[in-house]
Amino acid sequence: MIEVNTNFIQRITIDWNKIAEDSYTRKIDSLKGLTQLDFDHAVTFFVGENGSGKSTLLEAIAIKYGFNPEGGSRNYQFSTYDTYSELLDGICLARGAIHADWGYFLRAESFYNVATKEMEYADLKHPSEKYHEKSHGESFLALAQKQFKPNGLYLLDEPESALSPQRQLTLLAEIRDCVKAGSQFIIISHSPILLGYPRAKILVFDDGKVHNCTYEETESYQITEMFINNRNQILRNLFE
Ligand SMILES: Nc1ncnc2c1ncn2[C@@H]1O[C@H](COP(=O)(O)OP(=O)(O)OP(=O)(O)O)[C@@H](O)[C@H]1O
Repeated sequence: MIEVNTNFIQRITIDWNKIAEDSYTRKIDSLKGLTQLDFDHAVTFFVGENGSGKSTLLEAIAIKYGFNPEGGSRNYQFSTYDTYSELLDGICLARGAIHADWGYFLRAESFYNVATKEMEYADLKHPSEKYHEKSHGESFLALAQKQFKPNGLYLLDEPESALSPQRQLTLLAEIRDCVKAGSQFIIISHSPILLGYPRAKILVFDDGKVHNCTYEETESYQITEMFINNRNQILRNLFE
């Protein structure tokens, strides 16, 4: 059976001729040969070593789609740091026929600023969730539970960073409910729990290219499994 792609973002293309010769993005091994990526699953993960270019690409996709560079919904427009994505000049999004009803760009690194803005944007009709009065993990999950809605586009950069393993499982269930209601997710993650989402596409930004892999082939899975099964030996080798 051929499944119809109902994603809001179905493909990205990058025209490197439009990107400055001295752009740092040209030095990122995984990205410099990248001209096209297809988003044909409801959930796509970006995985790979630190500094391999995942956030650079996700940020460019987010800004091109109309999100604020530091995160939030498309209604958030603020800047605490002059961020400019150098990929933006060359990136093109192929959108689906149906537009997303809602969306959210969640970045672990600038969540504090978004939580501050959320208080400023609050009014009588939209009271603040007061994320600053919750713990980091509580506020992250509360935000997901409030912002994940049907037919939405969600771009998440390391959502696991504040979450306990138990709450990561809860997040998996939230993602599942939202996907069943027509939403699309693109998620950067190092979490062997989140990466276990069934039937997700996993794109690895290692070995000088962006390529597919299975859950069991991810480093997050392999290193976690190896560590749990051989903890004493690994620690001995590490410390000696
Ligand atoms: N504004 C910038 N100017 C120059 N270099 C940058 C800039 N932003 C990122 N880089 C570099 O680009 C490379 C990719 O960074 P990026 O943040 O995309 O990596 P990542 O895969 O998301 O890493 P992590 O898993 O640590 O979050 C890194 O080497 C980084 O130092």
